[in-house]
Amino acid sequence: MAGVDYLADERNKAEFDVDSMKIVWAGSRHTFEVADRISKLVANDPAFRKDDRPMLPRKELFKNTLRKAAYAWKLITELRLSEEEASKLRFFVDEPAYTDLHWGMFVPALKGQCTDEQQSKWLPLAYKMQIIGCYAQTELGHGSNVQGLETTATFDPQTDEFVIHSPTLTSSKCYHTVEVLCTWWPGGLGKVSTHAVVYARLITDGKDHGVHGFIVQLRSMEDHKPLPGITVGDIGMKFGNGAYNTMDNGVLTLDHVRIPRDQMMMRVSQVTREGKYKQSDVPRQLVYGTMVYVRQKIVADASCALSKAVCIATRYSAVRRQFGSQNGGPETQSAHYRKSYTGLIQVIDYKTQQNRLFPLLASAYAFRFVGEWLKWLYTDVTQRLAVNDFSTLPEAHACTAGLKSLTTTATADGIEECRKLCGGHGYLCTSGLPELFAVYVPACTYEGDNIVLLLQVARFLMKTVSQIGSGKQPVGTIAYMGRVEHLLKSRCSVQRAEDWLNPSQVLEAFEARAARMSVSCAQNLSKFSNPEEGFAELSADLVEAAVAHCQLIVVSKFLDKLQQDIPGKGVKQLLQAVCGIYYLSLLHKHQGEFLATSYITPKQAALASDQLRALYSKVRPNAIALVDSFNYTDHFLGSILGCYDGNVYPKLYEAAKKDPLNDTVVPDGYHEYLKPLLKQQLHSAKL
Ligand SMILES: CCC/C=C/C(=O)SCCNC(=O)CCNC(=O)[C@H](O)C(C)(C)COP(=O)([O-])OP(=O)([O-])OC[C@H]1O[C@@H](n2cnc3c(N)ncnc32)[C@H](O)[C@@H]1OP(=O)([O-])[O-]
Ligand SMILES: Cc1cc2nc3c(=O)[nH]c(=O)nc-3n(C[C@H](O)[C@H](O)[C@H](O)COP(=O)(O)OP(=O)(O)OC[C@H]3O[C@@H](n4cnc5c(N)ncnc54)[C@H](O)[C@@H]3O)c2cc1C
Repeated sequence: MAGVDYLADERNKAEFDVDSMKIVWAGSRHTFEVADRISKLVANDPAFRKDDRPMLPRKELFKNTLRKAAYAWKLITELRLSEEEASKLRFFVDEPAYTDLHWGMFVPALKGQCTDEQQSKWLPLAYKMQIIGCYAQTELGHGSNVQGLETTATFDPQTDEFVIHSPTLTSSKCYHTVEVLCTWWPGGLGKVSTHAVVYARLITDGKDHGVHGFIVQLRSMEDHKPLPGITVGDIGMKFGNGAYNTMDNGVLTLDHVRIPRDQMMMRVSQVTREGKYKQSDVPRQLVYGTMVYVRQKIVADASCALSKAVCIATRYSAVRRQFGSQNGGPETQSAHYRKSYTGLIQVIDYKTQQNRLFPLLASAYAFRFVGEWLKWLYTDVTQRLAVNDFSTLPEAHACTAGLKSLTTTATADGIEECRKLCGGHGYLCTSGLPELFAVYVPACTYEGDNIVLLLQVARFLMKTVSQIGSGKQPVGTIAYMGRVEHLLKSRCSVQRAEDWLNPSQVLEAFEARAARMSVSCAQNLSKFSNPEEGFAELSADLVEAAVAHCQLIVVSKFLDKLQQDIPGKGVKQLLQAVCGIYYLSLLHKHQGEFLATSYITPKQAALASDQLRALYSKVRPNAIALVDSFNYTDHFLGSILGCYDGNVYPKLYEAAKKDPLNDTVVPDGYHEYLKPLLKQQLHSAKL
């Protein structure tokens, strides 16, 4: 039975059509309908309960994850769900599991790195989950430095096999006192996967050909025991209760494990029966193709995680009241704060709360749209690669690397800010925010450490700047470098706060800042006789230039989105305000760079802040409707503070009563540890 909606007043204030915004957020009516149906299917099935996760011991937690994944697979097959529906179902189950790596990395690696013949053997098995796979690249000593991996795959022409071997200390260039430098971290490896895509240095005839991918069977299909030569297990508890501990990140050593030659993934290069190494016409970097695919997906996922946190913090900020006059008594704060019927101020009406919350709300929308665009870019590059057009690969690499870094850093920081925006209650597990943070924060590290990835963007930028004037015209996201002379000279023409709503003015401001920062780095680099030394010395500045370039991409894709036909009453107007908050809050935060590069004046920076405050006021009455547009079920949000009806306090109280610590009034341990202590105090007090 539906109860009272404590946020109904807020919902009535909305100035736009929420149903239309839901479709804009989802990307299309079709995607919305699938997501809506599947999220409700999951939410209404008690088998997918997740509120007990922080309380479960690791073994129970993990077994529960196995149960859920098996049950999800049963539903997928019994209901004959399409690939799209199945992936939505896994998404809404919302529990990190080995299936993420199987579907998210193992299958894409098979698709991207295997020949057609290899795919026809392995993909059907993977699709039916008759084998379960993971992506085993990172080693104990090497994660970021993929070229430094030490596992070897040596071809044995006698038997037509590769011998896969984890290096021992004696053959290692690492100085640590471990016996073997094993594979370390892959999700799904520890306890579940039957197979892995293992990355190892290919050796033929004594020659090292660098890192390549190999399909290695890890466990017996009969009893799940590791095959001879394989030692495998879980790497242990990770940050946060529940959280990412549902995943079996693993350790693996391979002691001269033999695999048939045709289990080298041979799309990019091949080894013949005679042991001859052959490189295809495609660039070697395609060995890294799975990482490009996953980074692209991570950008889309960032908007999901951030929007969840923002939905919780926004709803709670409208429910929560602090200060103001109680029982109609004298006011304790100035009159411009909106008063509720109780006379208390909703914390969402504090400008400081808006200044922290609304840029995050805007970022969630911005990341959604840039994620959509990145998906298009990835599809485009994949189609080009299929016909041997490799021209856009460097840009695709720079965009996926840079946007992965930018969006995951902002999202991880944003989730933590949302926790603080919820005051003390944000610290409770029932707020959903601690777990969300703990699950999300490794995204800043996996699929490439965020700084390492920004340095890749910086390399791309420096290469672009060095080619200016060579006749090679920069295209795509870097096209603005083609107008660098103009961008270095031009000055911002803003005179009134509203001028900051002009898209071409805004775009030029972000382009000028990015171009000036890149050119300045390039000029400083040219002072070094050794470019690599210069790059290392200036890497902090280079990272800042890369961030400026990536922010420009996000801003420009949001502005592009607003050029499209967006149906629904008031939807486009609201999105314009949200977009304005996104770029003006960035401009405010990075004011120093805009001023130091002399594109804007301090007066124009102040006008930007005026406009930003005006946009906060525009968005405020629409804030709840803007987060309702994400269409998240209470199950998916997993937060009492963010529940749809805003009935927060009774739910908090009920949840506290159910905590296992409250099973008994007198706690376990009282008789052993409290009673004797209290007795002793009593005794000494009497003395
Ligand atoms: C659910 C969570 C699951 C998590 C899973 C994981 O974490 S899995 C584990 C995830 N692990 C990680 O993410 C590890 C992160 N580390 C890496 O990805 C690499 O080691 C690296 C990119 C940092 C360096 O690469 P490098 O050692 O080869 O050295 P280099 O810098 O000299 O580059 C040489 C050239 O290659 C180019 N190029 C590079 N990458 C790509 C690409 N993907 N595409 C296309 N091109 C690429 C680059 O631009 C340069 O081009 P240029 O200038 O010659 O025209
Ligand atoms: C939850 C989780 C899941 C994972 N899942 C998988 C998986 O499924 N499969 C897999 O193969 N791997 C996986 N990984 C491993 C992950 O990909 C690596 O941890 C990641 O690539 C970072 O590498 P690293 O650990 O070597 O960090 P390091 O490179 O050791 O980073 C340490 C510090 O050094 C800095 N640094 C490193 N190099 C440079 C440089 N050149 N310039 C400036 N600073 C630098 C970094 O910024 C960082 O601050 C996972 C990791 C985590 C945390």
